[in-house]
Amino acid sequence: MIGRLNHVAIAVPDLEAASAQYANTLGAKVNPPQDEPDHGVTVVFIELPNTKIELLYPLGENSPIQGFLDKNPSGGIHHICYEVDDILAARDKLKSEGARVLGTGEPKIGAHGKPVLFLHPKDFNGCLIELEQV
Ligand SMILES: C[C@@H](C(=O)O)C(=O)SCCNC(=O)CCNC(=O)[C@H](O)C(C)(C)COP(=O)(O)OP(=O)(O)OC[C@H]1O[C@@H](n2cnc3c(N)ncnc32)[C@H](O)[C@@H]1OP(=O)(O)O
Ligand SMILES: [Co+2]
Repeated sequence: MIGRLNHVAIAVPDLEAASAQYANTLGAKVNPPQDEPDHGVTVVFIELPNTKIELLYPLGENSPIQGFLDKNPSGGIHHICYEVDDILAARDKLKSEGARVLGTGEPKIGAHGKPVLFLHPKDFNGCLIELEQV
């Protein structure tokens, strides 16, 4: 059901410093910051030859990443995003197998303009999973 790895997301305490580090120290192609108010985050995408890295920083008062950053003040890997062909079929299969779909259970439009859903980390070995329909 899952296909390619779309991105690995890293929550960071300083978006500008992390972006500069990826651009200058690691020599990666770093895009400008994008505010995603529907998701409570500002994101910076880093393009690698085989996947993307998504730097995440809280946006607004109820950011879903604030608790994670409070627990991990120097940052950390926050989620991985797998591509799926049919997000509603994937959601229904996962729910029928007991996985918890976060939020309302309805896909939101993600940073790439495509539908996304999140699965509870406690149901997947401590790893928060994002599904993106491509
Ligand atoms: C723009 C878009 C895109 O790419 O298109 C994005 O990625 S938006 C990316 C941001 N959006 C999201 O993350 C949306 C989905 N996320 C959420 O709904 C939330 O972040 C939750 C995953 C439910 C966690 O919420 P919150 O931190 O408030 O809950 P909590 O403190 O009660 O956490 C419950 C337990 O899960 C753990 N926990 C929390 N976040 C975790 C994470 N990212 N990875 C692994 N474990 C995690 C906590 O340590 C705790 O474990 P213990 O009980 O053992 O201490
Ligand atoms: Co993401």
